[in-house]
Amino acid sequence: MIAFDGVTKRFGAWTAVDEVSFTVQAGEFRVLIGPSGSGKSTLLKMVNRLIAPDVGTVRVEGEDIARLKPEALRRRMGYVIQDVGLFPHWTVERNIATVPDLLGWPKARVRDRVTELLTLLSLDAERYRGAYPHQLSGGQRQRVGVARALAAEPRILLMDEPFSALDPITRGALQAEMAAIHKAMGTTVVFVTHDMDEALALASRIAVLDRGRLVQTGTPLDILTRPAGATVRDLVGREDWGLKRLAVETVAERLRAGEAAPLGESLGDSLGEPVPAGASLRRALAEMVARGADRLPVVDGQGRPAGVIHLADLLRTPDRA
Ligand SMILES: Nc1ncnc2c1ncn2[C@@H]1O[C@H](COP(=O)(O)OP(=O)(O)OP(=O)(O)O)[C@@H](O)[C@H]1O
Repeated sequence: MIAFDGVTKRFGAWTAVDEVSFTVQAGEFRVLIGPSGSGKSTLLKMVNRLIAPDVGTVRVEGEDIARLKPEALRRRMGYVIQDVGLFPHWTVERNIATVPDLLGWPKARVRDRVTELLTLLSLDAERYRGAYPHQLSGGQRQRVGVARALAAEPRILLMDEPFSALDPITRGALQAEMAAIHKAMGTTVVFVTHDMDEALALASRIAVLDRGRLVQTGTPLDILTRPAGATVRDLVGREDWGLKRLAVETVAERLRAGEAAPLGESLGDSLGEPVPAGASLRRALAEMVARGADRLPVVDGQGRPAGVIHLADLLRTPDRA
């Protein structure tokens, strides 16, 4: 758990963070979003003491971090930034092993952990463990940055616009990997972005900052349907609000569970490939448009038939403030 309590930071006459209070619960994927210069990075850097607040306290797992040694605190949390900051003359393996080595892990354990993390992040361990950062693509370097941050199994992961410099496809892949890692490990994540689609895709809760102030905190659905003011409305955008709305709900929530998909004559059923119940409604809509179909069969996490989703189920008037 990370608790910000009345936190303020000034740079000269400019108040970068202004009396911010909120709590990130253990296991949450918390996204900090806001316009450029709104104080997101400053707030994040207060968690690992790269910046100290002028006023207020930050508590990590109940402890006031001002009383902890910065090095010890930082070893307890992973930190990923946009431009990764890998050591250029160290191999991928040595980069990932930075914190485990500092903590004195035995060599075999470090080696196993490197293999595990490279595999988790879709990099061939044998091919890449001995490579140097300049031999990797931008997306691969970012994957190594995430692996390094996760190496010592931190309970907290701080990420500052980690995927902003990547092309949309690599970025989407890394977002999906991050979501899976978060689900599997239950790590508390604090993730800075200025991209609302990224925030909606990843966050369990979002905190919106504007000129140093916390203007709203809530689930992605809260932010979309009950924006606290003009800044939040602008960040959400008006044009594709409907698509964003579909992106934050899953097929499972609107599924006609009792309905059986009609069987086709030969292979499978006549409605085509099923979509997983965990897919977003936005993905279901995209599938319907691509297939020219007004309904899709749905399967559960084990691949068993779960029902059918109809186009009409997507059109049920959503709430909007
Ligand atoms: N070391 C510093 N010295 C002076 N001003 C600073 C310093 N760091 C940040 N600021 C100012 O504080 C404000 C908040 O900066 P911060 O980097 O936290 O914003 P941000 O929301 O992360 O922005 P961006 O999305 O552009 O990265 C900005 O106006 C910035 O210019």
